Amino acid sequence: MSATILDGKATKNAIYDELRPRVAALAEQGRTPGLATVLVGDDPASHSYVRGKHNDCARVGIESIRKELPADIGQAELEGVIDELNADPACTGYIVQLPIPDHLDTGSLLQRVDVRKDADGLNPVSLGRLVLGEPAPLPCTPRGIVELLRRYGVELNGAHVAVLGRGITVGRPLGLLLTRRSENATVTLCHTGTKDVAAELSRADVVVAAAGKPNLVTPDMIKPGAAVLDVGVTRGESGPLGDVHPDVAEVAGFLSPNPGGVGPMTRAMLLTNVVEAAERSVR
Ligand SMILES: Nc1nc2c(c(=O)[nH]1)N[C@@H](CN(C=O)c1ccc(C(=O)N[C@@H](CCC(=O)O)C(=O)O)cc1)CN2
Repeated sequence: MSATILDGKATKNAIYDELRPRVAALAEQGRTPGLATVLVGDDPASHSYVRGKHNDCARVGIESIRKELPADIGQAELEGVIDELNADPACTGYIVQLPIPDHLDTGSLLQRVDVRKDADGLNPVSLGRLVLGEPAPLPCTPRGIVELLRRYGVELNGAHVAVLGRGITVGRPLGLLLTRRSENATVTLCHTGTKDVAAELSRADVVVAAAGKPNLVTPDMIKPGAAVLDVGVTRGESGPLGDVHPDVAEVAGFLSPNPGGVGPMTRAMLLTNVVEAAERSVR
């Protein structure tokens, strides 16, 4: 068997074709959406992700605002930047690019983001709404995973999904999304305390690997025909490596590669969240 590729890049392009007229309609009413990013420090991967987000904004007609700040910025000064964006009418949605340096308090910064401008769905109020099943912006990577599977017709209703990793940007909110009535999946969230990860993966119809451990998922762990999404990335001397061994493509029915799978979908869902927030906003 050779897996069908879940092509995140092509899907992102299709989503941008759908967003462009919606942005143009908002612009005609003088309500052009504006995405801001807050980037702290010099991490090359974070810089590359943020660059990609702004390039994408230009492609669909969303205005962009960049805040690039030194790694040694203090908490109070950074909170000042957040307050500025909360008050800026040109910024209709924004994100704090994660991770930020250890001396800063991520939780209190995310809490400070005006929930109406929370483009990442990571403000505790947005996450609480997700838990309660109320409308809210959804975290971009989990939303991108669900959207990618939906567009390729991968069945989630009644499926057993194994998620590797319980981080706040992927694993934990993904479990919440997949167990909504609209998705109706049964989720096993695996983490460092999971006794037999291979056993959990081998009975899953869908595997999402977001552990950040190169080649952790091997073909022997995968049920033939399962959908496998490679989300984790580790940057070594030989370049970036995903969590999924390349030979998994011989066993899986569907494979979301890394790069080219969930990463572009994360960007597409960020812009979707920004457009939706602008559409909801009252002039
Ligand atoms: N505030 C947030 N921070 C982070 C998030 C997030 O959703 N919100 N997720 C990740 C990083 N991320 C988005 O910010 C992200 C990761 C990867 C990609 C992407 O397009 N990757 C490409 C490869 C590009 C490259 O290697 O440079 C791919 O997979 O094809 C986009 C966004 C952590 N931080």
